[in-house]
Amino acid sequence: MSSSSPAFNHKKYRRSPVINKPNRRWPSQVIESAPRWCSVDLRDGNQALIEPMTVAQKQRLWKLLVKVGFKEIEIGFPSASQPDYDFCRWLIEENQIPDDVTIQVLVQAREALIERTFEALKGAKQAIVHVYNSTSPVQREKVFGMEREGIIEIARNGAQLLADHAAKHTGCKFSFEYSPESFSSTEIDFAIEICNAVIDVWRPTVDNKAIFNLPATVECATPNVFADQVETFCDGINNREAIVVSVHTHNDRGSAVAAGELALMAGADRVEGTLMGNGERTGNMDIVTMGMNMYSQGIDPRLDFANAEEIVRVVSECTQIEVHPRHPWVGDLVYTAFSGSHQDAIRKCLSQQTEGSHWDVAYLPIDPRDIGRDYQSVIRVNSQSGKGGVAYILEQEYGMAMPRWLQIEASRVVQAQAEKQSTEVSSQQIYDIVKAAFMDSEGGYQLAAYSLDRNNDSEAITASLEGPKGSKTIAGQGDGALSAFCHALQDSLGIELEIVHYDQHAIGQGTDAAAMAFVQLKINGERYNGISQNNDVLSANLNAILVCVNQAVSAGLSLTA
Ligand SMILES: CC(=O)SCCNC(=O)CCNC(=O)[C@H](O)C(C)(C)COP(=O)(O)OP(=O)(O)OC[C@H]1O[C@@H](n2cnc3c(N)ncnc32)[C@H](O)[C@@H]1OP(=O)(O)O
Ligand SMILES: CC(C)C(=O)C(=O)O
Ligand SMILES: [Mg+2]
Repeated sequence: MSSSSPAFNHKKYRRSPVINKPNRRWPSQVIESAPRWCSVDLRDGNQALIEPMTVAQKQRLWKLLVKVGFKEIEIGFPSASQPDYDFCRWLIEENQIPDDVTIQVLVQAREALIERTFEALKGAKQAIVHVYNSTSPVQREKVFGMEREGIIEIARNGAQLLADHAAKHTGCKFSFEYSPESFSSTEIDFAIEICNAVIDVWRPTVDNKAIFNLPATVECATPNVFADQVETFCDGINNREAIVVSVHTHNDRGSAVAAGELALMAGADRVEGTLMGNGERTGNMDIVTMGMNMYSQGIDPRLDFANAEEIVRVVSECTQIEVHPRHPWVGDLVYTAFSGSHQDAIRKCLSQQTEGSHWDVAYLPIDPRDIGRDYQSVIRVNSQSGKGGVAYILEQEYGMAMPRWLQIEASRVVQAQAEKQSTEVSSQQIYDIVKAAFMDSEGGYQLAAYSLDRNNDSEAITASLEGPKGSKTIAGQGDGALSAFCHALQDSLGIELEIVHYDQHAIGQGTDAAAMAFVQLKINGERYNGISQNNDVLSANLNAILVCVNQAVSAGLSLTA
């Protein structure tokens, strides 16, 4: 159905051209290893900020990029602004560039800018100088007002200027990079033609390669179209073995990572992007996402994202852009399940996951601990949650391993509270709710002391209780201590009482060990649940029975005494 709003009119747009490529090979390729990464956080990321980074912020982000393990880092556009120039000088003069890291700088194909760029690089040991000009029809016709030949001339001229300046600045090992900006919107034959013209100027060799960077400056098609373009480029470019094919995707349609991945399958060697995808408009390709995608498939990304919290903090403080809580791999909520069936599956899988085996946990594509997360935040409870979530939290945080029959009851009371408050229920709240429902006995009968006497095949118990009307001694016999206690209660209080379920487990070890007991009783036909913790196992069980009796009294049961 068409929109009724005249402004919202899809007929204003047309489909981006596609390449007719029936013999495409990339769909059957598999990514086997990490590409050469280049971070453009300090350049493309920076040029997209409301307030571009100060030198101090760039210094902080630079240190993070080096720590994460980037070996190629585009540090800015030194001819464009004084902070970018000063930052470049700081890196070189303060000896901040590790020997295995190469800085990269961007410049337009304009003489004055190129001259200033080489000035900024004085004293560097190695550097990539990246020159670009735009090549798409709209750029040629409307921005530059030139035919194809004129645009090629800008590229050739820029390439020549780089070669000339590099020859004058001895002492630095320069590499060159050329980007036909707006590549993905450029006719593929023209993109190849202009890059071949640049190759003719630089004459790269296998030992001295040049980088040809193919940008989806504005993402305008599905990622398979970009992959077709990259594969066609790789097949058509001259001297392929002497060039590094790099890709630089943007996220206008939300597919920058997918386009980058398909481009690798299509033959690209190198990927430019930013941490968490900061960059123009909807951002550059997110290297954290692509790297973690590889990691989760058992491929070494050759970048270290173990300290995700630090990466998120430094990037968001330097860019002044928050990271979305659902950001792939590193968002605050991406390892958290609120919904019941997810919690149930995660809890079951985690309990079967053994050290050293391949990760195999439903709903958790990686082990959150790999990137510095803990299991505590994996399961959180609100009104969408189920028994698995409540059980997980009580077990993880309070050592209370509830039997299945009680999980259902506990979940019911927690869910009721979650619905009432319409917010998340914290771990402490869950414990308090469960305690109030199944552990508290205030105002009711309390166990003061007991003694047992075993003769032949039966057990006799004498117990003194503190009750609302003072102390009381009860006595009874049974097959075991619990049934003896139940008989004693039945006789002295005049009620029908039957144990439906009981379980217990130890908490802690050695002399500090305590017992946790869980009991379900049927009292005069109604079921009640009690939990109790005590250093003495039998006391824990007897108290849990008394919790049930006290609940029945609170619910209106009348006793004979
Ligand atoms: C897709 C990308 O991310 S590309 C990188 C974009 N990044 C930036 O632009 C950030 C830094 N840039 C800047 O600060 C400024 O653009 C500067 C300082 C570099 C240059 O500023 P100005 O000289 O004022 O020029 P401006 O950027 O407006 O350039 C426009 C002129 O350069 C030409 N031009 C633009 N890009 C290029 C290029 N890559 N190569 C050659 N000429 C170019 C335009 O055709 C235009 O020419 P005209 O003046 O004859 O019409
Ligand atoms: C300068 C180029 C590589 C760029 O950032 C783009 O086209 O997006
Ligand atoms: Mg870009």
